[in-house]
Parts: sequence; structure tokens; C-alpha cells
Amino acid sequence: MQQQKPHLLRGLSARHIRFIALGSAIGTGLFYGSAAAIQAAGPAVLLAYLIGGVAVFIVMRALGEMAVRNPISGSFGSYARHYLGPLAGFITGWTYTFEMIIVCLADVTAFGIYMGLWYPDVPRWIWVLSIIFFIGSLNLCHVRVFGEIEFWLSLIKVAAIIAMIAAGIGVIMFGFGHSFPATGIENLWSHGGFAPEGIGGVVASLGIVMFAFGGIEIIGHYGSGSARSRESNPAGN
Ligand SMILES: N[C@@H](Cc1ccc(O)cc1)C(=O)O
Repeated sequence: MQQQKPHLLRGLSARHIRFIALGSAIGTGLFYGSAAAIQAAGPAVLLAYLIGGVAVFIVMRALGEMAVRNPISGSFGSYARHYLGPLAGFITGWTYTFEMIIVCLADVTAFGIYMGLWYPDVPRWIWVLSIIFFIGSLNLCHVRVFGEIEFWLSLIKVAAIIAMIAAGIGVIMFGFGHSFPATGIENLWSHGGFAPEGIGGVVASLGIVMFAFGGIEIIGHYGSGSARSRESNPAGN
């Protein structure tokens, strides 16, 4: 009799994986946290996003290459253990676990705050609990159903970001929604200069900026859970 080795179900397509990674990165950090980042750094927050973007790009190139060469479950935790030793793997894995707990707490809190704008009388814990149950039940679905739902939910976020960029350009160039003449780009230097809080402000904003970029690494996890990991990891090709 042939013995079947237990294995993970590989039911995600490249489309699912790309959108899950995009959807994981677009979230509280951008929609909610960017206000705090701008408060900390002023217009120089652009510099913080640039620095963060370069760092994330380099890390993702490396992760993509490793995922294609060695598509195992566990992603960077497993790579750290494999290439650097058990201590590195242990620290990486647990740091990521704790980071994810913080991300979950931040996200459910943000959900409660947003819903509080529309329903100020409903206690926040109700929103927190309901979103935990909702997301929890999505995760219990079959992997293909999960991938499909994640794809559509992520598409909403991507569409929202594109709409916000378009609206922002409209405000800057045509004064949409509030004032004529248009806002223009003078605000980049006219209130205390480009970096009113100096380099300290840029450094202070980096925490939120990096949080906003976080989530893109999830492509590394899904890369090994997909039917064709080479296709879903363009960075590693
Ligand atoms: N970028 C996500 C949060 C996040 C951070 C780190 C991660 O590893 C994953 C997700 C957001 O803005 O909501």
C-alpha cells in the first residue's frame, strides 16, 4: 500500500497571491497611520516613504529569490533557521508572531474607531469582536474560497487607494471639494519648510511608515502554498 505523506493544500493562484500581498500591505498604516506620520515629519514624510520603500524592495528581492529556490512553508523563519542557524530561526519566527499580534490589535482597533464615526453609541468592543469573528470565519474556508474572497476584498482596497490618489490630484490641481484656487504644492515648503521637524521628525515617522509597508512579505508565505510558486514570485525569476 502506498503511504501518502501529509502535505499542505496548494490551491492559490498567482492572482490570489499577488492580491493577498497587496491587500495585506494596504491597510491601517496607510489609511489611518499616515496622518500621524505626516504630523511627525511634515512634507518630509515623502523621504521616509522613499527610504522605507527602498529597504522593502531590497528585502523582497532577496525573499523572492529564496522562495523560488527553496519553496518551503515557513518562509523567512525557515530560511533564517536553514541558512543562519536555529537561534536566528527562533528569533525571526517569534518576532514575526508577536508583530502579527500587534498588527491584528492595531487593525481591529482601527476598525472600531472607524465604525465609531458612523455609530458613536455602539461600544467599540462589539466592532472588535465582530471583525475578529468575520476574519476568523474567512480563514476557516477552503483555501480556494479564502483566496477568492481575499482577492475581492483586496481589490476594494486597491480601488480605494487609486480613487484617493485621483482625488488628491484633483484637490491639488483643481481644488476639488473645498477651495478655489486649487491647493497647489506650496504646502510642501510653505509652513516651516520641507522638514519642519528636522531629521528627528523623519526618524519618528519611520515606525509608522514601515508598519504601512509591512504585509508585502506575506507573498513569501503564500509563495510556498501556491500551485506554481515561480509564477507568483516575479521578484525571484
Ligand atoms: N501594512 C499593514 C500592517 C502590517 C504590518 C506588518 C505586517 O507584517 C503585516 C501587516 C497596514 O497598514 O495595515
